[in-house]
Amino acid sequence: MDSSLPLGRLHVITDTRPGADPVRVARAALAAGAPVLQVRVADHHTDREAFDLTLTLVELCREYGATCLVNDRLHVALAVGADGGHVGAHDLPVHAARVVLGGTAVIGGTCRNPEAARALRRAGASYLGAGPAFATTTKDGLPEPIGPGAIGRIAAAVDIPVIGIGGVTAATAGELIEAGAHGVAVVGAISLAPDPYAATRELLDVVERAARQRGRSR
Ligand SMILES: Cc1ncc(COP(=O)(O)OP(=O)(O)O)c(N)n1
Ligand SMILES: Cc1ncsc1CCOP(=O)(O)O
Ligand SMILES: [Mg+2]
Repeated sequence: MDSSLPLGRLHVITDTRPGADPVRVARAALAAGAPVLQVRVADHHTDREAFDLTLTLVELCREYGATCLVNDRLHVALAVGADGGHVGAHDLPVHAARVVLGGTAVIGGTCRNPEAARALRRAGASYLGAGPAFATTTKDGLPEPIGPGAIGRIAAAVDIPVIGIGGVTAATAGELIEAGAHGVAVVGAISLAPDPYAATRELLDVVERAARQRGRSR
């Protein structure tokens, strides 16, 4: 993928929970048209396990023309030739991620307010993951949800795409786009869906419709 192309609006993140089947879900989501896959692996997995899974998924992304990002483990991103990575408060800082992955990589940073968003932008982030937007059971230890209003204020503070994350479903994704988010990132809305292909189609439809609607109302 050429990192100068616009970033996709639906980021599907692999589920780290026991019993999840990230390859099956990713294949369904990519076949349904998901433009971005973020490979997120639980911390207890070895680098070799993370590498093997990420290699499989980056190849799937290539097959479907999707962007492949790797959460946290930037050396794995480099090793498999992924398009970029995502880092948060406990990972390498964005400026260091840029040193590791290079000038053309897609690099996302996590933020919860406009000040942090501006700092990440200055540090070289290509996009921001902002949240948790809504309550989620997928990740423990998160602060209170910030809601669509705060996501909108973050989006207004920077000139890079803001991706809303946390508790996003087909019922809530549109609100985040209307508030100013470029797109959304989801785990459970696709991984836990009885039909991940259909769930992806529905989310894509909601997100694209909300983006068109926002474009018209500007
Ligand atoms: C798009 C997107 N936004 C936020 C996150 C969270 O990253 P981080 O805060 O580093 O938490 P972990 O995912 O590493 O547990 C994300 N992964 N993607
Ligand atoms: C990794 C992460 N960071 C903030 S919320 C979250 C998990 C989002 O999962 P879900 O889409 O199932 O709420
Ligand atoms: Mg992280």
